[in-house]
Amino acid sequence: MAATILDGKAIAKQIELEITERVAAFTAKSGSQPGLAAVLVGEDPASQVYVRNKQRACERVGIASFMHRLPANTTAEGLLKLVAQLNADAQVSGILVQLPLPGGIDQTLILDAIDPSKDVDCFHPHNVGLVSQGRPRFLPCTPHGVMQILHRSGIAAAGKHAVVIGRSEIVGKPMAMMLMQKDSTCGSSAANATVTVCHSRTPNMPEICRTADIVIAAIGKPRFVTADMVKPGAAVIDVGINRTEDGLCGDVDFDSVKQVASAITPVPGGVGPLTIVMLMENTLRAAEWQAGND
Ligand SMILES: Nc1nc2c(c(=O)[nH]1)N[C@@H](CN(C=O)c1ccc(C(=O)N[C@@H](CCC(=O)O)C(=O)O)cc1)CN2
Repeated sequence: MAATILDGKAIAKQIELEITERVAAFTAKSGSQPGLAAVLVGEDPASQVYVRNKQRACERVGIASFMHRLPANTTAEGLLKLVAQLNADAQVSGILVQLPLPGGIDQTLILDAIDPSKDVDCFHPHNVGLVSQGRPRFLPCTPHGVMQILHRSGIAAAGKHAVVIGRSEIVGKPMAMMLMQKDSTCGSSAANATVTVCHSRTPNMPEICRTADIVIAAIGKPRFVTADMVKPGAAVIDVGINRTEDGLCGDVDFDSVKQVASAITPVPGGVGPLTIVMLMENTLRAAEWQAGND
């Protein structure tokens, strides 16, 4: 039986409509509009597309967006100065620094300088710690998007074995954390899983993957997960975005895996659109939180 293709674009659209209503209600009640500052350093073509898509999403949901483009030779000091200005700007509810930063800039130094109450990417150690303790202020955008895909597609994770492939700070680690949380933490039925994390030093990865009810692929290797690594009937979520000679593809060999999985996300049109809409949700949360704590 062929897999159900999980339509990330449609799920993102649905969430976006819900957020649009919440933003309108917040703006009417508080008299102020949530605002998102985006910082883009350098000319990376993919980053330019992602930031433009974030600005467009802001326009659609009613969030003000403030764009800061800096040349690739910007120094860490210059970037820290801008972050300090944005931290102090009352019109800015959330700050995102688009990654990757050009080589030579210490990413951690910059991300740690963002005021945790404006850290809508949920990269600051304070917010990462709150997620891991099960009392999040923000949820990290891509893992939250995956949780929403599972939840809204009726794929319950409770008691299931979820295998996360990849241990990045952006996806793998927070993904594992969220899947294992009590469901009340993430407001989603897609939690309470038993989680295994595999990575480049895991020796018997195919065997481990074959025991998974849910596979989350976030290892950054084109078509890495093949059909022989997937248990028949498992749900497969592909977080990878790889640009190859044949075009864009994920970390999952879609054509073979869709023959064995019960459900699968495509690339493009799977997790990617959710990353952007969850950023909108975090920006609204930041504005709400700041309004309540003035
Ligand atoms: N500050 C951040 N930097 C980066 C993040 C992040 O969450 N915060 N994640 C990625 C890039 N990213 C968002 O910034 C992102 C990647 C992909 C998509 C997306 O919609 N992809 C489309 C395909 C579009 C294409 O690449 O042609 C899809 O999958 O359908 C959205 C956001 C790294 N940096």
